[in-house]
Amino acid sequence: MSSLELRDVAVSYGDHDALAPFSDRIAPGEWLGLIGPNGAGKSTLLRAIVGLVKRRGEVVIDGASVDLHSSRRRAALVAYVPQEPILPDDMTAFEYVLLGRTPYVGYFATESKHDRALAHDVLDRLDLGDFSERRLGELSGGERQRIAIARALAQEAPVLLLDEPTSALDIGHQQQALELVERLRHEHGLTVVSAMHDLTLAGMYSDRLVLLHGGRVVASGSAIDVLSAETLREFYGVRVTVQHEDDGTVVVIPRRDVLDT
Ligand SMILES: Nc1ncnc2c1ncn2[C@@H]1O[C@H](COP(=O)(O)OP(=O)(O)OP(=O)(O)O)[C@@H](O)[C@H]1O
Repeated sequence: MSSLELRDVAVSYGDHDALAPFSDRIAPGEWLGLIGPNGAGKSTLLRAIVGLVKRRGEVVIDGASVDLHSSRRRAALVAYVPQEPILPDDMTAFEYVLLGRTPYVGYFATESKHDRALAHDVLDRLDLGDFSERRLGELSGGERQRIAIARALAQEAPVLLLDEPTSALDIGHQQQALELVERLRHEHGLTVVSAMHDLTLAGMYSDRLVLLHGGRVVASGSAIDVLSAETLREFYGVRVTVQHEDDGTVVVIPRRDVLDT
């Protein structure tokens, strides 16, 4: 189990400040949900954590700055599913998921029996067993997205970053993928940070939500605190009804404009 601490993490693209200094401590086994309208800075924050954009500030895992680790060690600590994964068309699903084991394979060595069994297990758990020998270029968008999630889970890193992991998935596969992450969180104490546009799902799975707007945190707390009709109107410019279910689920329902006739 690993904690993830972000100390004044900030990103500028040229002279555009995409992310103002952001600090948080995500406890071992916690799930933090990032929400916010398009361009709010959610992907930028995830990319800064994984080291894909130049950032200021510090990313600390289990008390040690990630900058002190080799890229191989970082890959063993942090797995990341990008919003639009670029997958090699000619590779099979199994070969691609097996790449998630790279941080554990010695130089000049090949994947072990355990690595291969783990890759098969993750594929099965995401309902992808029948796809393992299929080429990635021949899969649908949702199947490819599930393969990208499978690769990240096969990486068995204690910190998992998910950028819109379910945007291309049907409702059944959305639930299946998020439930699998949730199960691994309980079984292995996975620490999760996800960016999600579906506010109901984000609230349902996250322990805590952070709402970004223009690269700044404008609200944070539980789903009940953050997902209010007033807050969503202010920062998304949207009219919604928010329902509170008996089991604690906060359901966000968009409302249609009523046109004068
Ligand atoms: N490589 C880049 N170069 C320049 N500007 C960028 C780059 N990537 C993102 N931006 C800008 O940074 C801001 C934050 O973008 P980011 O992708 O982090 O938003 P987001 O909240 O993930 O949005 P979305 O919900 O649309 O995915 C936006 O204004 C975007 O135009």
